[in-house]
Amino acid sequence: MAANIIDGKAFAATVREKVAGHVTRLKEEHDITPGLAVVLVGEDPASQVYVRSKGKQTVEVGMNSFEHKLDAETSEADLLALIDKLNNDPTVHGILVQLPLPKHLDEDLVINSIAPEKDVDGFHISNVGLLGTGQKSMVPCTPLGCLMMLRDYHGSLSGMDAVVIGRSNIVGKPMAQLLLGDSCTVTIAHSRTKDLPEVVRRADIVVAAVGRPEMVPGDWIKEGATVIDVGINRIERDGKNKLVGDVDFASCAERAGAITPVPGGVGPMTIACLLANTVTACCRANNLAEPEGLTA
Ligand SMILES: Nc1nc(=O)c2c([nH]1)NC[C@@H]1CN(c3ccc(C(=O)N[C@@H](CCC(=O)O)C(=O)O)cc3)C=[N+]21
Repeated sequence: MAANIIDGKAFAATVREKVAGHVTRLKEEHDITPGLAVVLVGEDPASQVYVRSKGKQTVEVGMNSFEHKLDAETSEADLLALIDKLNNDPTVHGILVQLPLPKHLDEDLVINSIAPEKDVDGFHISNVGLLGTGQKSMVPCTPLGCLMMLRDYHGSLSGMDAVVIGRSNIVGKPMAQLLLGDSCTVTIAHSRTKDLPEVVRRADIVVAAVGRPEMVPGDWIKEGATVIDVGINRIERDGKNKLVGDVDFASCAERAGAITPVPGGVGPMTIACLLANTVTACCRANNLAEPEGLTA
């Protein structure tokens, strides 16, 4: 079987179009422009690329983009003071602090100092707890993007066997919560899982989020399963820089029913969902109806 390719890049463009429609409506009917603040500490080149692309797309959908670049030695107190300012700025509806932070900064403390209703990454403990109990929350962008693609492809996910490989707070755990919320039977596998190949072979849905280049080979994939590849790994092959996922695309595509590519799969959806979350946060902040189809 040759798998259907789930085109995340094209899907992300449709999400951005919806976001742009809501932004226009908010401006015309309520004189409100949603605003997203992105905070980058230090000069990690990969992070700079993402921040630039987030800022560009934010402006393209008609929202305000506020970029705060702090140098790598910024003190925790200065960073917390900036977050406090953004928390209290009514023109800022979403705040994203780019991770990872330099080692001298306490990531948990910093994230938990963001006002939960502005936490468009969905990493604040309040949002984690709300998601885990099925209450309205801000949902982490990467898992939300994966869920949107899965729902679009399958319609209902009810009763499907889903295996999430990876137990990170930013992808694996919230992804499992969302799949459980859609009535999948969910397994979270990780580096200590016994007989990972057999566990993965049971899955109708495989979400790979481990950060190890091409670690899932095609013979782990059940015939016809849907494979969502969250990995974005830069490797060198044949003297060239290449972007590959956590699954071996060629062999997995031979067995899967559908698969997301890297690049052009989950990555663009992550940024589109960040914009979607910002519009959602803006509507909630102003007691307006939530945008449909942009939330979990
Ligand atoms: N607080 C926080 N929230 C994040 O969401 C966050 C973060 N920190 N730190 C860094 C990671 C990384 N990340 C990406 C988003 C999109 C692409 C993306 O669109 N990738 C393109 C390829 C881009 C390329 O060529 O490098 C694709 O997959 O097609 C990649 C990576 C969000 N992150």
